[in-house]
Amino acid sequence: MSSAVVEARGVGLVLPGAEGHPLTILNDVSFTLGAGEVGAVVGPSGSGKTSLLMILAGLERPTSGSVRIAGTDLAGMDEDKLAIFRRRKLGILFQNFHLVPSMTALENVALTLEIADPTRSWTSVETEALAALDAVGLSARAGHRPSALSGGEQQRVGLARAMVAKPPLLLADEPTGNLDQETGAKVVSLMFDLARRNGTAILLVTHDPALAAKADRRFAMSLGVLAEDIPA
Ligand SMILES: Nc1ncnc2c1ncn2[C@@H]1O[C@H](COP(=O)(O)OP(=O)(O)OP(=O)(O)O)[C@@H](O)[C@H]1O
Repeated sequence: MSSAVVEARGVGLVLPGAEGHPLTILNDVSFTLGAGEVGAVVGPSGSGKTSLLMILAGLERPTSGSVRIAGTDLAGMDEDKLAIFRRRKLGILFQNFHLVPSMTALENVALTLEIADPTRSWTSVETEALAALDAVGLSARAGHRPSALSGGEQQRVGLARAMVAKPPLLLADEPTGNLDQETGAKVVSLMFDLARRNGTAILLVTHDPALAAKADRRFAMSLGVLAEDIPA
C-alpha cells in the first residue's frame, strides 16, 4: 500500500466544447504527494490548474484516470460519500469558498468541527475553534463577522477553518491572490507552519513565483499537461 496522501494516475478531463469538438482540459496527469509535503502548481491562465484542484477535491469528476486521497479512491463515490470524504480528509482554501457572512469568525471555524461530528459539545468545539483562531493570530477577533474583518484577516479565518480538523490534505487555490505582499507572506508562513505541525500535505496553485519557490516541489501546468520538479 502506498503512503502517498495524493495519488493521481493518468487523470484526464475532456469536456464537450463548441460545435461538438471535445475540449481537453487535463491530459494524463500523474503525480503523488507525501504526508506533510508542499507542492506548488504554476502555469498560465486557463492551463487547467483549478480544474486539477477541483478533481482532487471531488468537486469535478475526471473523464479518465484515477485519484486516491489519503488512501480513498474517489471513483465510484456518490455525492454524499464525497461530501463526507471532504469533511474528513480535506481542508479547502479556495477563493470562492467564502466565509458565512452571518456567522462570527469563531462560528465559521467551529462549523467545520460541528459538521464533522454533530455529537460534540459546544464547549469542546469552541475551545478547539478558538485555538485555531489563535494559531492564525485572530483570537481577539473571534466575535467579529467577516464584514468587520480585512481581506487578509478573512483569509486567515479561512485558513483556520480549513486546518482546524487537521486534515491530511489542504488544497489552496491562489491563497495570496487578493492580498498585499506582506499579508500574503504572513498567510503563507502560517499555512506552512500549521501544515508542518499537523503533518498536512498541501497542494497550492499560484501565480506567485516567490510562493512557488517556498514549496518542497514545483509542478508546471501547460495546456492540461503537468510537468514535475522544476527547480526553485
Ligand atoms: N465547466 C467547464 N466547461 C467548459 N470549459 C471549462 C469548464 N471548466 C473549466 N473550463 C476550461 O478549462 C480550462 C482550464 O481552466 P482552469 O480554471 O482549470 O484554468 P487555470 O489554470 O486554473 O486558470 P487561471 O490561472 O486563470 O485560474 C479553461 O480553458 C477553462 O475555460
